[in-house]
Amino acid sequence: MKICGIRDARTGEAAALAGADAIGMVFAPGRRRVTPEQAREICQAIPPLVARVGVFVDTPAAEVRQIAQFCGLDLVQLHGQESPAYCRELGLRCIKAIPARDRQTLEQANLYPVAALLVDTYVKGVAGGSGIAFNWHLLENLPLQAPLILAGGLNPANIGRAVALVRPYGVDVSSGVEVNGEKDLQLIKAFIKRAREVCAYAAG
Ligand SMILES: O=C(O)c1ccccc1N[C@@H]1O[C@H](COP(=O)(O)O)[C@@H](O)[C@H]1O
Repeated sequence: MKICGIRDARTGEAAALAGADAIGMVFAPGRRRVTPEQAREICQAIPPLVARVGVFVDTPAAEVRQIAQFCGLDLVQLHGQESPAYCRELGLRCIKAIPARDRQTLEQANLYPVAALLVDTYVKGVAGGSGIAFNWHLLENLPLQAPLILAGGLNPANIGRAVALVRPYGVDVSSGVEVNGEKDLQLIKAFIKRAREVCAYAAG
């Protein structure tokens, strides 16, 4: 599971030690944005087996590559109108975010040559981090060719139902582990604990 929108090294390290598989840092404009220097500090504080993920929205490829190298990112998560060709030519491991707008949008996700597809809530004019969940039934019987990461309005209270219904490869959370706009370690721990419980149950 991935905890996104980390803005300082201490919180990144604490989330990783609490059991997060991946830590996300947002480079797109907005209240969670970090500078490359801040992200590099976070990346250096995270234990070696935890993935460092940079979140971008329609950023020129050369800039993404430069930031990824400077910070030591393992993956980039793309939340804009990036095309399959952009992902192919980037030369980095990509997670492409797909808005859960309708079935046709979701089916076209298979055109992307990526490490994983992340399905997030569609909110007009908002690239991500909305804190709003979508109707998970939209994903029923969806033949995706890359591992599915479920995102959008997840929190400790709904993660159990979400995982039980969708059975994703992974889950991603930002707003749902915040209090007053700041990451809250107790909520992060509660989210990870609940997600692990339901995954263990689902695995039989
Ligand atoms: O978190 C952000 O501020 C953000 C900004 C721009 C693009 C993506 C962003 N975050 C990603 O959005 C989803 C859903 O987040 P939430 O849990 O609903 O708040 C998640 O994948 C974040 O990584």
